[in-house]
Amino acid sequence: MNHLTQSIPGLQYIPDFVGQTTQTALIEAIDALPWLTDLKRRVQHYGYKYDYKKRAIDASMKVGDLPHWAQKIVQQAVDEQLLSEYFDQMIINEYLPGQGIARHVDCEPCFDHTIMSVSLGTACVMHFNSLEDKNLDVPVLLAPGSAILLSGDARYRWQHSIRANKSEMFEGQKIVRGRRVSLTFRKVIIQT
Ligand SMILES: O=C(O)CCC(=O)C(=O)O
Ligand SMILES: [Fe+2]
Repeated sequence: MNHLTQSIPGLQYIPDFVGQTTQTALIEAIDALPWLTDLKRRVQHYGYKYDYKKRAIDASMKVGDLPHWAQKIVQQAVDEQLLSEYFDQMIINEYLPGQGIARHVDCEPCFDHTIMSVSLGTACVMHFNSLEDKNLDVPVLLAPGSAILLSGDARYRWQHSIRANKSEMFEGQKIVRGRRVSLTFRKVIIQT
């Protein structure tokens, strides 16, 4: 299944990108790996370490290949023609109820033109705000097992964020936050 979100060019939402059994296995594999605790939410970095303050990546930040299971997800996305190239960087984010991510555009000089994020665990709402008109707010429900792809305007001309809430409304329905783990895949642009 392949759903294009019409309101923002370059935003693509794919429900059921990974099935329930795979999601459970992925979360187990992820929890067996070390979490970094330098942000408010826990993260893991693979492929290249990313410096949130410097917003830059160079060759010295290479930290090995993506785990085998992550390479399989990239391969699936390439096979399903969602991606046209192999991604070499992944950041895992853990959001507990009340945790979120501030409005941002992913670093333009660090990462190539498409970003893919896979949601595991429980649902949350991602908000998109146009850089031209920040009052323009498009909420997108990210269901567990879904993937979202940002390219074009969705990547460069809209900010995205997740509110630091314990519950939120989406289309008149109350979404209660549980634990969400997301896998964000990117292709690194090496700065020299
Ligand atoms: O949790 C997500 O799905 C998105 C994470 C994100 O926007 C980022 O790491 O830049
Ligand atoms: Fe982002």
